[in-house]
Amino acid sequence: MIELSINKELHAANGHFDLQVELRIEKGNFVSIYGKSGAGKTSLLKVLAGLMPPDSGEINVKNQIWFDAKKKIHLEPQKRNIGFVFQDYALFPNMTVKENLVYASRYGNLSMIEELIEVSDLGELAHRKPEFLSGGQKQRVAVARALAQKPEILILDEPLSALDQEMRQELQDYILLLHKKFDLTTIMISHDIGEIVKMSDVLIVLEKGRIKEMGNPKSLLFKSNVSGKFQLTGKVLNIEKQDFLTIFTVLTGQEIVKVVGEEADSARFKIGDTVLLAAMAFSPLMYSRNQ
Ligand SMILES: Nc1ncnc2c1ncn2[C@@H]1O[C@H](COP(=O)(O)OP(=O)(O)OP(=O)(O)O)[C@@H](O)[C@H]1O
Repeated sequence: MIELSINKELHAANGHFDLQVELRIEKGNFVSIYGKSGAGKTSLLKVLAGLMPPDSGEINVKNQIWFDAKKKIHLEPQKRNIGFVFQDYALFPNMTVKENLVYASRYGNLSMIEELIEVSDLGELAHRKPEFLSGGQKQRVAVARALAQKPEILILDEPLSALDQEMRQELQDYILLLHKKFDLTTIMISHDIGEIVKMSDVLIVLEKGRIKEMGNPKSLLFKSNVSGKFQLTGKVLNIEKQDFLTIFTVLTGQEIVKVVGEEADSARFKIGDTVLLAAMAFSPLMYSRNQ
């Protein structure tokens, strides 16, 4: 269990504001953090990881004090048992995949490295250097590397945002697999509502440094007004003009949907574009697959 109650003054371009957060995260939960750019999401992860000391407050993890401003306790990041993955991979370019993992484990835990290589399906890539990997493969290595020291907490700062939709889905499944297999408590920043609903047990909505909402992702996203809309990302596969309408065929995840637009919309999009489908209300019809 993570218990955090902190205050940290942040310096934004247009003035100062406080990151003022109080939260409890149960062991084993998958938590997503959602919020506008500059809301303080990365800062919150850095505070938990020990990379940004708060001005006041306390952080307790499994009844161990990680931070206590009054008692002047600040556990070093290396002692916090956290694995990190950031958006920009940050693999060591001069080392192979396996060497990256071994180095991260501080030359210990070699059986864990073998297990990670197997679970992550990195066997064939183990002796390649990062420059010979695709974006998705690099990010798989980055997640495996974060786990090389057997952390109990995994922190992911928008790990999938640079990937295309198909790779993104694959990596989501991979992260979920590792989350369960290694009994992790995972905290991930994401801007993708579909991803949040698919992956998380708990959603935290951060606004100007404060928790606006925290709870079940589906209830928060679909009953309240987090984004004001239901949103899906997809890729345009086909554009067809019919009378005064344009019919777009869009791939969203594994599904193909048809979207009706106006005649003029045909000029605004082209095949291959990544698009956001949004609706002010979400009330789908549901059918059994057997009917
Ligand atoms: N060490 C620091 N001390 C004070 N302020 C900081 C520090 N690091 C970042 N900030 C400021 O804190 C604010 C929040 O930044 P943060 O990166 O946490 O936001 P974010 O919600 O993760 O945004 P994004 O989605 O764009 O990554 C920014 O205005 C930033 O300039």
